[in-house]
Amino acid sequence: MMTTEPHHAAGPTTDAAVRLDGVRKSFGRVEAVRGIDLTLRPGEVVAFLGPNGAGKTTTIDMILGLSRPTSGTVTTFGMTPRAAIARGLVAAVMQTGGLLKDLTVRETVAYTALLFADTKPVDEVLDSAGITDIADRKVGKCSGGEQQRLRFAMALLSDPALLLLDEPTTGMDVEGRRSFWSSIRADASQGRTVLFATHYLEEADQYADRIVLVAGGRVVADGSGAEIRGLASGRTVRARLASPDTTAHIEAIRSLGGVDGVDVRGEQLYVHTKDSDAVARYLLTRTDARDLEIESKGLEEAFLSLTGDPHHDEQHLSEGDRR
Ligand SMILES: Nc1ncnc2c1ncn2[C@@H]1O[C@H](COP(=O)(O)OP(=O)(O)OP(=O)(O)O)[C@@H](O)[C@H]1O
Repeated sequence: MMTTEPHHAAGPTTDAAVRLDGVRKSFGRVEAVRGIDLTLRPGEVVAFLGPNGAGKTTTIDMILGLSRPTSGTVTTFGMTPRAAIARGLVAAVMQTGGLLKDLTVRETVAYTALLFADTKPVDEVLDSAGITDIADRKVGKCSGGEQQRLRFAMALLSDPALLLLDEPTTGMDVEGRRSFWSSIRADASQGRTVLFATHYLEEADQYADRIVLVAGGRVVADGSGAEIRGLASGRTVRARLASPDTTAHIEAIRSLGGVDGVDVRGEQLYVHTKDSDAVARYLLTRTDARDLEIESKGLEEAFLSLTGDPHHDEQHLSEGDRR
């Protein structure tokens, strides 16, 4: 006799838009997902941020019911992913596929609308996706970013309660991204839950309420952008130090509690520390240090230290990340 599924019980689990319990997924010997527990509340916009191969797409596929976990359970709105999809509660914008080149943008959306019993008006979703002005263009003539917006328009047809996006803004320019996200945020304020996979730190920080950082098939951090940044503990204290006895001071600074490292470049001194107050106090009271600055580590450092990803290179960072 099987036990009753807990999600039918009253209580907070009933409210989850998405719930993953101990989810694992292996492909042969490859363990793509190694035990993810995650609950998304309705109306949350959550970034699934991680390096290549972290398990983001594999997890999204399971939430969409396209594949099943090797072990663990996935539910959406308390039901199986397939049941939720069948009710039109869930839609997705994936990176590839699904578009016919010879149809126009409007025809593509109109034909997709025929698949659903009840849809939003075609013109309304074209407008929400910002593609009204290219509605009569052939899909084959649309840029990558425009095709992404078209996929977005198609996903909006069923007015889904949960929207899954796999790197949704790939190929979009800065303005395209901005209008895309303002549309997403407006819908989230009406209660739609959004989970998007991304490599873009800045995008996650700017547009998500919550960042779930994944690496090696596991969640390595979960919180707001500010909370994730805070996890890369420590600050850098920078100052100009030209005193004759620099070496003695550096030794003294090294021995202060919380100091992780000291770099000297010409007259510039960089102290990496968990206790910037102690370093600042020492420098200002015991040395003739000038131009003192204290910097917190950024999201990028947090990303690198938490994911331990030596291959996270520039090509995955948007312009704004290279501050
Ligand atoms: N069908 C499959 N067969 C074998 N291995 C797979 C399969 N799908 C995914 N993998 C492997 O599982 C791991 C996780 O892949 P996944 O696509 O989920 O990562 P991701 O975080 O989405 O990466 P990216 O950012 O590059 O899209 C990778 O090592 C990948 O090679």
